[in-house]
Amino acid sequence: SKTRHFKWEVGYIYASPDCNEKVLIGINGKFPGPTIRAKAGDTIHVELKNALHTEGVVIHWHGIRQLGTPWADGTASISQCAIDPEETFLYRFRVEKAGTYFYHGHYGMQRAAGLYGSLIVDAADGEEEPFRYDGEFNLLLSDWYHQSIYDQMVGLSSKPFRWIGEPQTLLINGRGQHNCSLAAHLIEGSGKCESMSKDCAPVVLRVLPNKTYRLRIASTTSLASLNLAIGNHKMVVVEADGNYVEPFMVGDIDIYSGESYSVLVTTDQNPSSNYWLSIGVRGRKPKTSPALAIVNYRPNSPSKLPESSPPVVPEWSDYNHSKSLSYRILARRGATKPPPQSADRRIVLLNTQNTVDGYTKWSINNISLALPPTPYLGSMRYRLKNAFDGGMPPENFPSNYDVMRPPKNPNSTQSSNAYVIRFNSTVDVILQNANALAVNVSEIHPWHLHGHDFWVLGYGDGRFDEEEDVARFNLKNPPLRNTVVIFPYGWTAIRFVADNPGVWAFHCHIEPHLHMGMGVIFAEGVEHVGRIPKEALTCGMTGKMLMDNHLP
Ligand SMILES: O=C1O[C@H]([C@@H](O)CO)C(O)=C1O
Repeated sequence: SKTRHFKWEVGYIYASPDCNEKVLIGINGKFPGPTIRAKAGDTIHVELKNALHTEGVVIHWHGIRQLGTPWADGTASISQCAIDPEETFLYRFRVEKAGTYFYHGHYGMQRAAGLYGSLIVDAADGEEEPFRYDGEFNLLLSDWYHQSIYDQMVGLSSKPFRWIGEPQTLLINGRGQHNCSLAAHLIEGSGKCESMSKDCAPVVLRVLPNKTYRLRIASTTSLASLNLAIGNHKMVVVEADGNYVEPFMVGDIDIYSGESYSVLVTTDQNPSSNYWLSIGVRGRKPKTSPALAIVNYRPNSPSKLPESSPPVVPEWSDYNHSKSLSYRILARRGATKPPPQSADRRIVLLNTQNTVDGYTKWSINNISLALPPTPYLGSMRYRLKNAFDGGMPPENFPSNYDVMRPPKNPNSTQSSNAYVIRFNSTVDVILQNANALAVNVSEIHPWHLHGHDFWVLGYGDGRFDEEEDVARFNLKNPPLRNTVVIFPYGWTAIRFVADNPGVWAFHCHIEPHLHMGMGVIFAEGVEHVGRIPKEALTCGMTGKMLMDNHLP
């Protein structure tokens, strides 16, 4: 295995991801950031210079477990201090498992400003993937807002609340078309898309007939849940979040923010035609047009218009369609199974929309997460007093809470308290969805766990039943993932083993929801954490201790 070195500068740049010029956060002058490609077992070194003029930055390596390097997880206030402007921070970590990953900003809402890119890990030398393909394409999916993230953040923390609304454009590899029809562009030359530069030109997948291609798909959307389909072609799902799944065939696939998949596509259709690949919005009433890419059968011209129209996106509210996909995702034969005995601890997390002093928030068991000025990893490792709110957050919610109705008392509180988990214990977490503030509204939330993969033991509708539902957990072939969705008014059960010393965020991957407090903190085995680089601790109480030479 190798060490792979990267030197990055994060800075504001002009770009036109959807044919409208904006200022966004790029890396080395590019949006999206450079793709990292490595082999399982490699060590990645990213020397990250913050060239933003007046704000800090961190980068999270989504899906990488950071075994033994919790200070490299890239979460501001959790694993490290935000890197100051003009400062450089060295991210050093191992990628142990082949798969499709990505990285992104994890400070404020910087991810939504375009701070993201792909991280692809190939099988180690001498190892083989359990499926074959002739070529591959990487599709990093995102959504795009014309309003700046500062405008968005101010709105979300204003009274009255100003919601960010639906995105203007969906992007594939950082490109989309706003207010200009791609089909018209292809037929009439530049006609309807006068400003279409190469920044926003559609992605073209150039394929040969009768081959099998691996599409790596990851979603780093701020808000949108997506559905991807290719006209006339089926897809075989083989990987989810860096874990192999038992292969199954689909006509379209839902992908939530924070998830990644690999699908195999065989180019077995009429080779004289090109085909549309389309992504559209699911789970929220869409106001955003689908984004299109072209599957170009060579030697056709890539500008030859596909004969059949783009695939139709399933109705946004057809949750049964989404559920049937989620329920089919199961571990590949031979995958690591969860510990079969019942968990050492079960934490039930009720997700509600709330108000704190009239500000709209999201809460977990009536606590809305407010991050502290000193990163937990440092304050816990060095046992600093009063660095964050004391006491354990609740393990459950009142038995008389009606998850089908808006909260009777919407008031909640903000806190920075954390769940401390016994090292090496097995934990079940039940994510319980509920009605939001408005009647008859319950939304999709994709939850992402840092520092771990977890087994998805089951899903259900309505309120989780501690007896019946536990008895039905899938302990035989549950898939390992790092992100899982909770459906409206439903619950999702996961299990993980707390064997990775560190402090880990577990949160809704919808950027505005996390910003509104929708997350919790898990700390495990912090006493086993090795020396934390001082550069990660330069703020808050650990910063003061560094100045006084009081840190080891
Ligand atoms: O957090 C959210 O706020 C809005 C809405 O509930 C209030 O405007 C919305 O759709 C969210 O997902």
